[in-house]
Amino acid sequence: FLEQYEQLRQRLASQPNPTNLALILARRSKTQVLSERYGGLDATKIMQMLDESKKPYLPFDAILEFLQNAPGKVVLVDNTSDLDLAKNYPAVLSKGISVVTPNKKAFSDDIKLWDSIFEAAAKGGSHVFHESTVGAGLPVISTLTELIETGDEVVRIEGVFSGTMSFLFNSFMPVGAEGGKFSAEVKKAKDLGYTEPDPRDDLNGLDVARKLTILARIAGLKVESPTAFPVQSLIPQALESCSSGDEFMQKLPEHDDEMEKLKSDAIKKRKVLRFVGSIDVKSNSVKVGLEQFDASHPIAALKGSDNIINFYTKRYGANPLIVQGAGAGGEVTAMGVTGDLIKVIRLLR
Ligand SMILES: NC(=O)C1=CN([C@@H]2O[C@H](COP(=O)(O)OP(=O)(O)OC[C@H]3O[C@@H](n4cnc5c(N)ncnc54)[C@H](OP(=O)(O)O)[C@@H]3O)[C@@H](O)[C@H]2O)C=CC1
Ligand SMILES: N[C@@H](CC=O)C(=O)O
Ligand code: NA
Repeated sequence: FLEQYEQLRQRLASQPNPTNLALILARRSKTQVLSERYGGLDATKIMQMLDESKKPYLPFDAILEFLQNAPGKVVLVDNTSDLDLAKNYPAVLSKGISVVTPNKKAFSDDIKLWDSIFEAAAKGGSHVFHESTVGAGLPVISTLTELIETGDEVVRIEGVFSGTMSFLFNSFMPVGAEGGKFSAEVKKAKDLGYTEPDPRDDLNGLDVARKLTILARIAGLKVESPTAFPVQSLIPQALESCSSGDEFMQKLPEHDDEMEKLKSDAIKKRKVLRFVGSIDVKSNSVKVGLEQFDASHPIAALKGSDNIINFYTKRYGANPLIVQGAGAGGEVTAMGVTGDLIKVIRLLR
């Protein structure tokens, strides 16, 4: 994101009618750097500055005050998956500070948080964009919003919503090839930056459940929380009590035979396994889990970390509007965040 931010800053500064972006705060989980007198920090040196920072870590209230006192229009970019930070969005937005984020927690937790976020934005005259919360940089949220705002009726949304799950099953059970061990593929997905900070959040189905909660809410369904509908977990029962993601990753290879069993059951029926989700607007039902597909099905043919999202609507009829492509990874996620930042800047200009 920092790379894309710096390119954007330079591009906006060199336009005939320039906009000046200044990075005034950068924060990790234990260190932060604040720009003295709001002059702007050098984005290319931020990671080093954060590593070297010895200043005390400020509580969020102090950060909010710092942002509120900034001379220009302020945007908070939250690139964490921290629910506690997300719970501060209503306070941030009500102060007129806009929010751009790939953090699913805010929009998929208790529906009261969702309501208070959008009420606060309306009250504060601020903006909130979260394209990367579903399908990373793929235009999923913007497409759904536009379908609805132009008067289409969404009937059903279905597909593969997780880059991690897509990668895992495309490589554990590829069409016409052997495939690797499940635990080894989980490790690869983590190393490639596809998983959540804790890969259990992907394997327990909750990451997909969060994405479907967000889409269902945009489509007008009152989904109370991401655990309010059936979600299949792939966490082996014996590992449910692991105290950390590291312990879980260490012990996962001991349970490869459980996934091998599901694989051989599907092979016997000449099918492949894929982890999918669906929202049926009419019947108000959402579900997430493993399903078996024929090798010729478009979902079986996905590659790498690709997501596929099929929007069935009244306007598009029997042939859905389809969004497909890489649904995880640092660069494509940052693209969604930077794209949202550009949208906010246009609205604030
Ligand atoms: N990776 C992907 O493909 C995609 C990710 N996303 C979302 O993007 C977000 C980030 O994911 P990803 O980059 O992979 O995760 P990482 O674990 O790589 O990065 C998370 C960062 O958040 C920082 N952090 C955690 N808590 C706080 C806090 N309270 N205040 C400030 N910083 C904090 C961590 O700092 P430190 O290192 O110091 O602990 C870390 O640098 C998540 O919400 C994820 O769901 C969305 C779409 C795709
Ligand atoms: N862990 C997620 C990241 C993007 O939302 C995924 O694998 O899809
Ligand atoms: Na997206």
